[in-house]
Amino acid sequence: MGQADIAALLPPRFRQTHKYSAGHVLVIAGSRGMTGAALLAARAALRSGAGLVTLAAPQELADLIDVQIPEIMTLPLPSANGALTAGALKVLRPRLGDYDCILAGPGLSLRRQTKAFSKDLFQYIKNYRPGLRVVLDADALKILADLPRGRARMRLIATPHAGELGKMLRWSSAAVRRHPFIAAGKAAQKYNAVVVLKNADQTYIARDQQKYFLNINGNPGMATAGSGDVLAGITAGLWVSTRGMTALRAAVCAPYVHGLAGNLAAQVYSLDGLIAGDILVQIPAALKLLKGA
Ligand SMILES: NC(=O)C1=CN([C@@H]2O[C@H](COP(=O)(O)OP(=O)(O)OC[C@H]3O[C@@H](n4cnc5c(N)ncnc54)[C@H](OP(=O)(O)O)[C@@H]3O)[C@@H](O)[C@H]2O)[C@@H](O)CC1
Ligand SMILES: Nc1ncnc2c1ncn2[C@@H]1O[C@H](COP(=O)(O)OP(=O)(O)O)[C@@H](O)[C@H]1O
Repeated sequence: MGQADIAALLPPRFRQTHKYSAGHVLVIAGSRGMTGAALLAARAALRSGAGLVTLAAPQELADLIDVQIPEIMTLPLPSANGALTAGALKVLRPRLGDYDCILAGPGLSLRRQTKAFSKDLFQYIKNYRPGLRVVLDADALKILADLPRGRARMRLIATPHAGELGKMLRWSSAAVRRHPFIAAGKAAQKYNAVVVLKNADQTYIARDQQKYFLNINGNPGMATAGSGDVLAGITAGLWVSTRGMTALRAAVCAPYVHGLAGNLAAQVYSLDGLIAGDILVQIPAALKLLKGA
């Protein structure tokens, strides 16, 4: 899809928007050594239009995160060794109704206790919050892949790279790279999700095995740590903040906005010097180009 097609899917911000109507994203991400991934995803959601963003982080790291970005609220959750533990769900459960979208996974870690927490969370959302929008990326996808088939179906956008999608399908990452459309479609069917497969310079979007979209916007400077975390944040931010935004629309628009922001960033920082935070700061300019305001 071209720029005009994407622009048509992104209506202007409604005049009477208030921060709650623009949507509240809860980012569940980060562990010791990978707080950067959480911050990139949270900031990207905010820069993409979300009205409020709360970052649920391991309690041992929450104070550190709290001082980084004044606009982002933090929700400290039970943790050990810098990663979330199973007790985190008890704290989170009564608050889940406050959020319009959960973005989970970047830098989350694959510790045993964090996996137990995540599996319980997915199951809880499936049973008690089926309408909640969920974006899963990185470690959260590997944890989802461990669940018995179909056990935790949610209103889901999944944003895997080929390695992660391989785990979701029990395929090798090489097989995913060889057959990206088929892999994205099969995963969409298996997890009842919209799948955004990041395959370097091409991103494949599938809701089922019939209908696919391809994004080629972007540049090789974006092959840099954390740029996928930024994409996950854009996906959540667009999904909650834009009126009439379906999961499929958000999943089609987000990689385009991400690529456009990456192209603007490359003009300033070059293909070699580009870092994920540069993509992040160009999100507003990319949205302005698309929406005209
Ligand atoms: N600043 C921070 O805090 C950051 C924290 N981060 C956090 O790090 C955690 C680990 O995430 P990760 O993606 O870095 O590693 P991992 O999940 O082991 O997968 C890598 C393996 O998958 C494969 N592979 C196949 N295709 C691929 C492709 N297109 N792109 C990439 N990989 C591809 C390939 O294996 P191969 O196919 O060669 O066998 C490769 O060896 C996660 O929590 C993440 O959020 C990062 O976001 C960075 C910034
Ligand atoms: N050569 C490239 N051209 C365009 N985009 C790229 C290229 N390489 C990587 N990207 C983009 O960068 C992001 C990388 O995501 P991911 O592998 O999850 O990184 P990370 O885990 O470090 O955040 C994806 O959105 C991908 O499309």
